[in-house]
Amino acid sequence: MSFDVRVARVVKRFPSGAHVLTAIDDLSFDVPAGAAVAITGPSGSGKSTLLHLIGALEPADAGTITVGPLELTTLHRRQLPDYRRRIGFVFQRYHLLSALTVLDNVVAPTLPYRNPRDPTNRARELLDAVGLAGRERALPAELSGGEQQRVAIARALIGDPGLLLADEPTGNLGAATGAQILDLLLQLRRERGMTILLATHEQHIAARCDRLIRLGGGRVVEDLNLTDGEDPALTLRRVGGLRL
Ligand SMILES: Nc1ncnc2c1ncn2[C@@H]1O[C@H](COP(=O)(O)OP(=O)(O)OP(=O)(O)O)[C@@H](O)[C@H]1O
Repeated sequence: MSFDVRVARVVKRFPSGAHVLTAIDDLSFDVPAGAAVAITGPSGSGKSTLLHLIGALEPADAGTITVGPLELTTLHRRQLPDYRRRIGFVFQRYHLLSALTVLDNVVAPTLPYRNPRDPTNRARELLDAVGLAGRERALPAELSGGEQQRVAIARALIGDPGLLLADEPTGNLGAATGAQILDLLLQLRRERGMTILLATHEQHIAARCDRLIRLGGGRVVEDLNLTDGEDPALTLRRVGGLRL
């Protein structure tokens, strides 16, 4: 199952010395279920903040965010962990637990909850799906950056999320490995039907998505559909002409 995402007139401010900084400024957009959307924009334009708000890691100051059937502002604080379990997160720095094996890292998000089924088999299936069958007992430090990000992706999928939020998931990887990671995410999206929102600085990554939303100063400054059936090289040129 995949979630649609509706962001309506959202504002997020942070205290900044004696001032207040508006990181997200009356932002609105809709994403249909199953889309893969690149969120781009210069440093400080609000990409990470937007993903944090949609992931309910922080509250918005105004506006509404609706993910699938849930409007986040109406959720009680006690309901937020349950919501976050239904969302997958992938970060630039993987954030794997270094003392745990690959398999245990993938299982870890399920540990606070009582599981009717043993999550280990599911974790093995996911490691197979991300191309890491046979590496279950390795420690993160024994893996390459791309392999560690594959573990992080398997971990993000253990709760069967309807939405995957990825913050610069290829930012620590070389271009070829980054492209492989994005292809993997898009393949998993096709197989599982989840929605993907992905913050990136990289044109070649953004160009592989269905749509590009460029932020500037916490607002949408460009919203491009990239799925009109054109040649991928042409899409890259089109996106490459933009300042991300
Ligand atoms: N917790 C915070 N406290 C104060 N200011 C913050 C906080 N988080 C973000 N900001 C500010 O909000 C603005 C948007 O930050 P954000 O991290 O969302 O940008 P970004 O587009 O993800 O940048 P980058 O590409 O560098 O990661 C920036 O000016 C940042 O300094």
